[in-house]
Amino acid sequence: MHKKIVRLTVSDVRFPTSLEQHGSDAMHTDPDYSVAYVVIETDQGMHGYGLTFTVGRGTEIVVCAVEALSALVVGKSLEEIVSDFRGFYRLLTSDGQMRWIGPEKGVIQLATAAVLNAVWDLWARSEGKPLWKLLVEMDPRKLISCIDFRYITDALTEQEALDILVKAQTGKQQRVDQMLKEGYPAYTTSCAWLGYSDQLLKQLCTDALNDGWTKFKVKVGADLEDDIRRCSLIRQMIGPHNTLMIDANQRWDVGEAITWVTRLAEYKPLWIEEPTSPDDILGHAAISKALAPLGIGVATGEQCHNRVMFKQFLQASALQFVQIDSCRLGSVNENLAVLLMAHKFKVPVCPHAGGVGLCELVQHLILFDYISVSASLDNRMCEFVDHLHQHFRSPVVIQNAHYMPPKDPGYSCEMLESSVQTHQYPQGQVWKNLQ
Ligand SMILES: C[C@H](O)[C@@H](O)[C@@H](O)[C@H](O)C(=O)O
Ligand SMILES: [Mg+2]
Repeated sequence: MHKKIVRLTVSDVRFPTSLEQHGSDAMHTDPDYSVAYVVIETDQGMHGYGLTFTVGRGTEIVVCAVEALSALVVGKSLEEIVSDFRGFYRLLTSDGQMRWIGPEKGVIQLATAAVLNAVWDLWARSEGKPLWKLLVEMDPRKLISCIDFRYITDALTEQEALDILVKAQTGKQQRVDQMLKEGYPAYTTSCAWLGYSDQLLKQLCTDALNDGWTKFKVKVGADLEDDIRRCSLIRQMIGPHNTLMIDANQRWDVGEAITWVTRLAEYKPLWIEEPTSPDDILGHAAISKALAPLGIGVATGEQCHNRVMFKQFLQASALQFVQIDSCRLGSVNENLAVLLMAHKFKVPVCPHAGGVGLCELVQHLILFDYISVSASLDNRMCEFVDHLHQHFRSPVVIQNAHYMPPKDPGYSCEMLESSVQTHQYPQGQVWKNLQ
């Protein structure tokens, strides 16, 4: 029976995280973790839930963009969409008029992600599977048919992508069993947001070590003396064998990035994340080259706006860790393309999840990457932040610093109705109380 999508609603939902400096970094000093939250409904009363992440002001613009896209979704049946998902992706991203306000970047791509995340959620629910399982059990040809290869065939052809997926069928069940038992390795960013005091940082780091965390990311980039003090503190606390990463959130120019990170090299960071403008591919390549002798890689991706950018980063050896984002790229469809390209270029994928709902979403993609694409855990880990999970119907499950595979059908981003109500901006009770 066909499931026709008859309604799409979108809400501006914001959490006042800036009050306690959760999520703060060198460029986003007062983030209010927010989402444009999408619910689609079928004529049979089934729902699909999707979101895209923002940091407060401007969420209303993403909401507008989702509304502009909704006419392309409402009236279609799920079966119609997934029988030609590539075509549907293109319909959204290459609409003859709306593509002018992208194409495939910025607000319109964030909106595309929110809408398509809801469609993938609906698809997984209608199959009664968590999204990662839907992907893992899908025929490789069908998976390929969801990807738009336009602009990337010079780096990865459809045939190459198919070969990667077919090859990874070997040992797949073993990897599924391993993930169900052990989970996927994670690192935490929640101990060291830039606005946290040293005292809080110490407390959170102690707690995290007690909970079994071994990999820690620290925000840097605003003040070198502060960075030296904070990195030295964390390195002392976690010891020489645990892993440290640093994240500058695009604060520096290229030369400045190299000198600054060189000063922090003694704390042995595995990577410097977003050292400079997210669009500066050659700049990232120069930084990668300069830092390689120090054993420090470059990581980026949370603001890498589409597969074409990732293609060039990979072609230019401009990054050593690919940080896919479930809401920045055009949903699962575009993330599949990037996972496959990263595999071809032999660059590990370590997803970005610092936001609300991102952990819930991206865990599905990284499980798929391990089980069906990379078959490797070398130099790989998924970000975790310990904020706002209580607002989700199927929140992430972390055990011993690993993401345990979600069991509920869907893409895990359905929010509690009461949370949506109270956090709607500006009319929700939480915001009224803050006025
Ligand atoms: C504003 C946000 O919290 C960012 O700081 C966050 O996404 C961060 O870059 C991360 O890597 O988690
Ligand atoms: Mg980051």
